[in-house]
Amino acid sequence: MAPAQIFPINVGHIDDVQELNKTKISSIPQRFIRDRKERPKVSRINPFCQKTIPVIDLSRLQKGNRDDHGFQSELQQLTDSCEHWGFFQVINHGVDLGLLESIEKVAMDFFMMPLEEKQKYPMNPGTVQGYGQAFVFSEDQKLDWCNMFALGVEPHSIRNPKLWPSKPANFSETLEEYSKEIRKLCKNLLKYIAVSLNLDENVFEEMFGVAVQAARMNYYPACPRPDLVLGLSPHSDGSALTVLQQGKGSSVGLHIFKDNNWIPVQPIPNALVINIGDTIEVLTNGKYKSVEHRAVTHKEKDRLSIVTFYAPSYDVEIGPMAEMVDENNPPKYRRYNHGEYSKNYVTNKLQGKKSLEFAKIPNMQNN
Ligand SMILES: O=C(O)CCC(=O)C(=O)O
Ligand SMILES: [Fe+2]
Repeated sequence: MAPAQIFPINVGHIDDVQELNKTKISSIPQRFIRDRKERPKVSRINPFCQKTIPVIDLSRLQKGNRDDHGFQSELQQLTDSCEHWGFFQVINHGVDLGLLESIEKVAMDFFMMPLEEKQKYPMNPGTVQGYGQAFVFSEDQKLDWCNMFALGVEPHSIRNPKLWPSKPANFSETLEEYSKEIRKLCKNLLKYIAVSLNLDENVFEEMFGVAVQAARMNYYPACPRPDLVLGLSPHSDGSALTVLQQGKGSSVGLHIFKDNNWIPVQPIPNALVINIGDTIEVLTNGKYKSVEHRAVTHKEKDRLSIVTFYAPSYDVEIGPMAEMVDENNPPKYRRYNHGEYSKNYVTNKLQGKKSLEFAKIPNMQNN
């Protein structure tokens, strides 16, 4: 996410979803009701559907010799996940489980504070940091059934210190420690992703400079009509990689769009969900694609997700890597500065994979 920006825009009144729920509304306010084609046909998703995103055991990539069968088969699984799914769950990821619990606790404690307390950290219209609804730019835009709290984490210069809350206790320390661990995980994953592409393992680390990292906590209260609303509008992430932690005992909320279907992601306890962002799609010239995803709500259960976006430094120039381009694979994306990409991303509403149009070379086959 790029630094906060304020434009003179009118987003109208945005209801706080938790507060709406407290009033035991009998009908969903119009602004949350999606057009028919956008509604999540919850009942049409077969819960016994066998398709589910792949699982990667990171310890199998880290242990032993790279020629070992264990390493090679896990690497193949990683390659398939990136090429065909754009999403996977990672287990044995090395992030301390106590820390996963702590971040979940402080995030939940934050959302459970009184509204006046949370409003001390407002997300101003057109900006993406603070508490509120991001990506709302007009009065007639549909709203998500979600409250968000988003913060720039790394490098320190992208932090807005006014938005780092003094309450709940330990929030800032925990986010700081968590972000360091997630940073290590992203570096590690990018190393193996590079290996899976037959590239030097340090290629991304060296290219990204001081990587930008932002955290977004999404709280989806239960919704009396999950069939009419979306928790989060369909989008791809602008990052290189995204790491998503789902609250313990979370109901299914995340859906990914694959083969023209919305596929639910079944939470695995203590696993982290990883997805390829637009930046890796561009760098790999479309070999590893970012995948459209959304969140849906549940009639009785609330849900929390803690999301970390990991991206190159804003001053880095991005474009398809030379190794990913040849006469049979001409560049599908132009070169641009990542800061410009990020600015474009955060100043537009979430709309499927539209964000990538910024980078696409017109008339190239992108699929
Ligand atoms: O809450 C989720 O499962 C999805 C969150 C997400 O996609 C995002 O914050 O970018
Ligand atoms: Fe996302």
